[in-house]
Amino acid sequence: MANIHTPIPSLKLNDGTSMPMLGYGTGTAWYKKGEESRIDQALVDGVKTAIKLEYTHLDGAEIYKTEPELGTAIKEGGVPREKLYVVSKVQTNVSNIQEAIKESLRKLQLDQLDLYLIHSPFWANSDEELQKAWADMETVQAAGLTKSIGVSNFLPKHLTAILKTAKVVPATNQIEFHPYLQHPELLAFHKEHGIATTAYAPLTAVTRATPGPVDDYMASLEKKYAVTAAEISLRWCIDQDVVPITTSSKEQRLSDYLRAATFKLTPKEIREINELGQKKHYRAFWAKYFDENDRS
Ligand SMILES: NC(=O)c1ccc[n+]([C@@H]2O[C@H](COP(=O)([O-])OP(=O)(O)OC[C@H]3O[C@@H](n4cnc5c(N)ncnc54)[C@H](O)[C@@H]3O)[C@@H](O)[C@H]2O)c1
Ligand SMILES: OCCc1c[nH]c2ccccc12
Repeated sequence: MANIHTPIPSLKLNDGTSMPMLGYGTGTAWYKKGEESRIDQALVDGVKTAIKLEYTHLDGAEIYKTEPELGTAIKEGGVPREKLYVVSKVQTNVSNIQEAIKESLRKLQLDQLDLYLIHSPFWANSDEELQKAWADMETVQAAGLTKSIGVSNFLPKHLTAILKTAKVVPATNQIEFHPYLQHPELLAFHKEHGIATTAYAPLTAVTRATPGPVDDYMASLEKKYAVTAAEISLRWCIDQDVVPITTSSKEQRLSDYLRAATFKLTPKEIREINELGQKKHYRAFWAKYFDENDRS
């Protein structure tokens, strides 16, 4: 039976496609440390639970080694392929993107991705290397292997480099984003160029980075809206046109997160979270590529 809940909104991207504004991730809690061919049934079940709850935006990556599980869950999930929004990313085989995407599609048992991302810019030694990788992304998009193309973990300097030679502007940049890492300059750059922002690790301020300056205010909003701080964190993204990608192995949490679609924060509440959040800096991922005080 269908779930009765407020539908998750979508964000229109610069290529005319739409991205569901709440994603289910298979990185962090799920990525595989061992052999990729050893199927993690808990993850297959986790993705199937998410699909059952009407999550459609599913986030994978070559380096997570979770594409086989995603593929199986999509096949067994009972929802037609065209209703799902499937994302993968390239990193290890970035020097051969044509082969890398075919390999991802094979593991996912799909003909086409909705979105393919360059997972990070940190492997590149020059602007030319980034520009070549972006040209290869444009080639696989033109070949119909993915509907949209984008990047992840790019800073303004990396985006500036690829935009110099790009025929296609990245549809999105998937970045770490939460009250303790707001990178306003990067978001302004996205806005100026029509690049959507996707947020990974959106719950960081209320999970891995506690205690902190947003805690008391989050608690007051939990009471006001009768939701958890996780849902406030997700809604804080959505209300700023940012698409959060979260995850959980717990069905109750996945179900609770959907309440983020049922209320709206006021502009004043968003401003208050932003101001309190700026009092602390916290970066959970790729930290070795940044100075400790670098907030970009
Ligand atoms: N592009 C990248 O470089 C990159 C990096 C990191 C993550 N990602 C993607 O984003 C997805 C989500 O990332 P994330 O897992 O960091 O997101 P997140 O900040 O939403 O954290 C989700 C985690 O928080 C836990 N959680 C939820 N409520 C909690 C509570 N009340 N107390 C304690 N823990 C709680 C969940 O169980 C889950 O493990 C990943 O699975 C991956 O797909 C991408
Ligand atoms: O995208 C998730 C963060 C991440 C960075 N490097 C990794 C290697 C394996 C799994 C996840 C990651």
